[in-house]
Amino acid sequence: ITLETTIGGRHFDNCMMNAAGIRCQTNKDLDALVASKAGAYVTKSATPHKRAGNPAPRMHELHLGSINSMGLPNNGLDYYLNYVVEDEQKRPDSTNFLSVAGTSLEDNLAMLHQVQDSNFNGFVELNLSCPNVPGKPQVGYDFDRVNTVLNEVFQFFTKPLGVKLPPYFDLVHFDQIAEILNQYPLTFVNTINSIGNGLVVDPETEKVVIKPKGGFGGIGGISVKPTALANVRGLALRLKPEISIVGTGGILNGQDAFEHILCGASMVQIGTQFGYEGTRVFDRVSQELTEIMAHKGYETIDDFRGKLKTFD
Ligand SMILES: O=C(O)c1[nH]c(=O)[nH]c(=O)c1I
Repeated sequence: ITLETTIGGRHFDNCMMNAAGIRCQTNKDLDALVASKAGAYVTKSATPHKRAGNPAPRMHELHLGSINSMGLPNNGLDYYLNYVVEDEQKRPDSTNFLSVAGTSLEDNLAMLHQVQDSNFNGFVELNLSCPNVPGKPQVGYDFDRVNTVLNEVFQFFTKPLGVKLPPYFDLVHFDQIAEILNQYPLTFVNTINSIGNGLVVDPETEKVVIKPKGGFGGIGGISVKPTALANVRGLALRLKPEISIVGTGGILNGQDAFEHILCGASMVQIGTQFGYEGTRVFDRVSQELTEIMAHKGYETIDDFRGKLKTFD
């Protein structure tokens, strides 16, 4: 039994990795991911220059998930680009993901020009769904904007690129975003980012639990799995086969990973639970998924990927 997978012609020994933002902000974080059982890593979403992010407390752990309004804290594009280029020199056959999240079209284009002109040979994950930059709407909820951004990007960008999308909650929105995405040579689509602008309160203190934006923040973890599965399935059914699906959201164990793959994911990303458990989450979830596959008689994830049954 193997958990290997292929995206955009690149082979990965394991179909699971971290989600951007969680334990991937420093060289030390990334080295731990390299040493782990994860099939790849993605770096914290980068802006052109280092950013401090929102005031703390800006992340809160719940037993049913997490809420965060980090505000895009990161060490700047150069830091992550240097890391991935150096890592590729050490491990030439590895493919990893560099996440970029400019707070403007100009910033995104400038960063992608820099990546295009660099020696980076991995995947770029263009984050169109950060919900926590005060005053900045999520690009992913403005379909015309998504079209404009991708049209500008693909005028010059020739390396493998995917987009990180927010969750959609209306089948017409699945139709609309898929119609746009299918017009571009995307390598993958990563769905979902956190469910934006949720609110968690503490009934004891009668107070919100994070400081930024009056307590509003992105929700992750177990409570987002049904939304994540719907977006994986909704897009898998609508996107052209050349675009692979990366499934993110609510993955705590092997069963959750199995469900994401059954809905159409070729790679799964673990965020909240990776934050709680550290890199041994990849050993545990790999073991659990392997046991499920053995029980069902599956040898590879292709044996069941996207084969969710319906009643009709
Ligand atoms: O607040 C963040 O840094 C953040 N938080 C999220 O939940 N998703 C994102 O894409 C980002 I860039």
